[in-house]
Amino acid sequence: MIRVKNLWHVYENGKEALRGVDFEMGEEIVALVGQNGSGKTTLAKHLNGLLKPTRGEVVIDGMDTREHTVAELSRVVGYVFQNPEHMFFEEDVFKEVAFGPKNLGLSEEEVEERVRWALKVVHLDGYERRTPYSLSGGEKQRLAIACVLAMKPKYLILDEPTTGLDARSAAGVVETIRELRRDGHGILLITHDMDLVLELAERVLLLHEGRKVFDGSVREFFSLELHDYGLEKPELLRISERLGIGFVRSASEVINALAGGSR
Ligand SMILES: Nc1ncnc2c1ncn2[C@@H]1O[C@H](COP(=O)(O)OP(=O)(O)OP(=O)(O)O)[C@@H](O)[C@H]1O
Repeated sequence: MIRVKNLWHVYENGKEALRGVDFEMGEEIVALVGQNGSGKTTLAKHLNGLLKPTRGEVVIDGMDTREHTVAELSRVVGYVFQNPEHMFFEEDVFKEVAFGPKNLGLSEEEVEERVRWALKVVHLDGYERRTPYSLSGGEKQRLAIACVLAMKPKYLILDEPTTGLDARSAAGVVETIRELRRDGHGILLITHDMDLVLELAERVLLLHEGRKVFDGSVREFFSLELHDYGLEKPELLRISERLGIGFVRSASEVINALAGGSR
């Protein structure tokens, strides 16, 4: 479990980016949402120890982040940053994914096994000898996930994993996230994309000015006055409300509801 208790984070300039946040998550997909500057990145950086609490505590599977290094915590919580191309520095995809496991001191066979496995999970097997820079946006995003996965972390933080991707690439990333969830990972999805929240999340955590203002189901979340938090309801929900069929999570549910209604 990830347990965050009364977490405060005050930056050196005095900015109170987090103000008493309580939050827990396990093996589930939690969307972390809120307008720009609400504290999402600050909270996420606490989960693998990149930041340490000013006040309160963060405990990851029993490890207090103040007592563990980023390297130790990264084995449990993997962080896939936004714009992953800035992360790549090796000459080919294989070496890029091998970098983390090698640093764990694993044998060559085990490193190779992890690289092959991670590339397969994100459907990049066959890309081993390509240079990371030659990949498309969606492939780069999946490569970034593979690099983190190869460390076999229990939890993954994904920062805007589908932003800037075309529909097909985004669908590939969404499918990868679903597979990871089925394999027992907990996933924290930082996003401004309300369609993605509707499609993929199991729970939503909403931050506003450094405070948690909502933590609950996707359905309840979308019944909030989202404009107050600089967010918008997905088009699909607006359409379904107009049609009087209530809460749906996909276009096919709309079709099913309409087909059922006309019988
Ligand atoms: N290193 C820093 N020093 C001072 N203030 C910071 C620092 N990093 C972030 N902040 C401030 O802390 C607040 C929260 O920032 P944070 O990046 O966590 O928000 P966010 O919700 O991730 O925003 P976005 O959606 O724009 O990525 C903002 O007001 C930001 O300006």
